[in-house]
Amino acid sequence: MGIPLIDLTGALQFGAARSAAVAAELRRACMGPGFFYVRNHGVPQELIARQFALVQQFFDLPLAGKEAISLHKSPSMRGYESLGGQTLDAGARPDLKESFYCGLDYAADHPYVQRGYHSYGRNQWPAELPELGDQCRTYIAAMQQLALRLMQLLALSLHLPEDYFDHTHASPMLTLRLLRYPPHPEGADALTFGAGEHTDWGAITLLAQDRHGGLEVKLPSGEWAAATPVEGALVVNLGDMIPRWTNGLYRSNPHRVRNVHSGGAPRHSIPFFYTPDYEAQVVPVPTCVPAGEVPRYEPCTVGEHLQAMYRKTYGLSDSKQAAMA
Ligand SMILES: O=C(O)CCC(=O)C(=O)O
Ligand SMILES: [Fe+2]
Repeated sequence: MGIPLIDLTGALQFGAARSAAVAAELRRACMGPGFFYVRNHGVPQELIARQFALVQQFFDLPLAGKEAISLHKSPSMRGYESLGGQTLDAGARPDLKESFYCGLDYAADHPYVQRGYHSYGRNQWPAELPELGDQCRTYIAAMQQLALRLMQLLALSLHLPEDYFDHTHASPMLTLRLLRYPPHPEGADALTFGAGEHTDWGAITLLAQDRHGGLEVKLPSGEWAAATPVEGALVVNLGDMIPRWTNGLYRSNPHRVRNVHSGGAPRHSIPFFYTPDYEAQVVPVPTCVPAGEVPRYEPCTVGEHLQAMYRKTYGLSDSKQAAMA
């Protein structure tokens, strides 16, 4: 099985006619690779194209302009991370990518900011590219809508009410990441990656990638499959919260990036990480725990799960700078 392509036509609205059929396709994809493409997903192509144009302009800014809004100046994981700033696979070399993080703006008096929850706070925007803020806000709103709809279809696919997860969206942690990968160095060793092997930690990732490709997905068989770009489609993958919710039925599969197909050009990609409300409970859903069996995972909150991941992969407390995979 490769990476399936799911057409969301007729399934984008609550209660829509094709939802059950799409949910059945989702179930197969989530029990298999945990990765799939979606098309006719409702996010306008022009919005995605405009986002890519600004991503390019952002990374083309002089380094000093980007460093002025460094991630390290942000208490809430927002801003620029330079080349080699993250090592997603601890057994490999630092990742060959530059990135920029932004998300929902949470005001200083929001309870989650006051409680110091990781990544809740305000964005930093580059002075040289004033239109980036508005564009990212519009893009995030469109991706948020799609992520919420996919959570509803996921609920259906688990034979749960369509609105089962809706209450976990109250103050979500939405992270948009802009990425530029330089060309893979010639003669690089086997420990060199644009992004080392990792799983994502949230619930759902919606990835827009340029035409070059380079994303590789580890299939349940252990083989690596190229997530070749599909015109008009987004790549969707499940984060580690979903196996917790589904008692291990649905996968969050490892993936990595090597920019080896671009003919020497940089590669750009835009992952949107949907993570529910920090205080929401992640409890294995009833339809995934056979009667009389003990769930594989202890109930936890979204925040507790994230803190455990930060500790496991960085040896850091969640209040320190740690990158969101
Ligand atoms: O750039 C890509 O295609 C994937 C990036 C990724 O996996 C991540 O940022 O978590
Ligand atoms: Fe990822």
